[in-house]
Amino acid sequence: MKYKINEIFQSLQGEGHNTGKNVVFVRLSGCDLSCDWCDTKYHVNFTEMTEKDILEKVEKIRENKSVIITGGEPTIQNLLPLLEVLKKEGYWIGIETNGNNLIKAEKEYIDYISMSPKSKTKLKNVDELRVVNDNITVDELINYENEINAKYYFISPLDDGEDINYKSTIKLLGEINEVSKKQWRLSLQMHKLSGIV
Ligand SMILES: Nc1nc2[nH]cc(C(=O)O)c2c(=O)[nH]1
Ligand code: SF4
Ligand SMILES: [Mg+2]
Repeated sequence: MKYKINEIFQSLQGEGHNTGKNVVFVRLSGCDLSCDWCDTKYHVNFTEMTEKDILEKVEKIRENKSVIITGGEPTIQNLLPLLEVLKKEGYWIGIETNGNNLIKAEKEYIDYISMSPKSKTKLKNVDELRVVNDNITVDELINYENEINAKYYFISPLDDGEDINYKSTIKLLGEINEVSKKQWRLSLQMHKLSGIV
């Protein structure tokens, strides 16, 4: 299988429940959405790599056996061959997705699903729901929590390239936790704040 790969790098997970986890990020190119504020515009650039090429590169730079597959939107490519080779080598596998596509046979290989929805999603069962505060309302958050089953619920400020809406985000967090049955938490992009990749 040939994958469109934007970059592969070792770092610490910057966001969500696994913040600080030492992983290799495999960033796949391309997305089925085009959000105005997308911070991965460069996902249009890619080199073609097979699952074996990817494993080889990951093996060279890894500090442990954990990877996070991100994008772009990774689920628009057929992930099964890549997941199979990584799992065969004993990797913990996380994925970052917008939830537009179902994760079916892939689920057997994936240890952690983090979903950042941009609208209604097909995916309904995830480990972590991470909603970016693109002027969203308490009602929209309630809709998400009613529709999506997750272990952890996060809100993230929106970084539009110029500003990061911290203040309206913590206000929203306070408001949702007044009415929600879930415990919503704040997720910051700690890789940007701490100056790592
Ligand atoms: N350190 C670090 N953590 C991340 N978590 C999600 C990322 C992404 O771009 O998907 C990302 C990223 O680009 N860097
Ligand atoms: S879903 Fe994510 S990768 Fe795709 S355009 Fe939106 S922000 Fe960018
Ligand atoms: Mg990023």
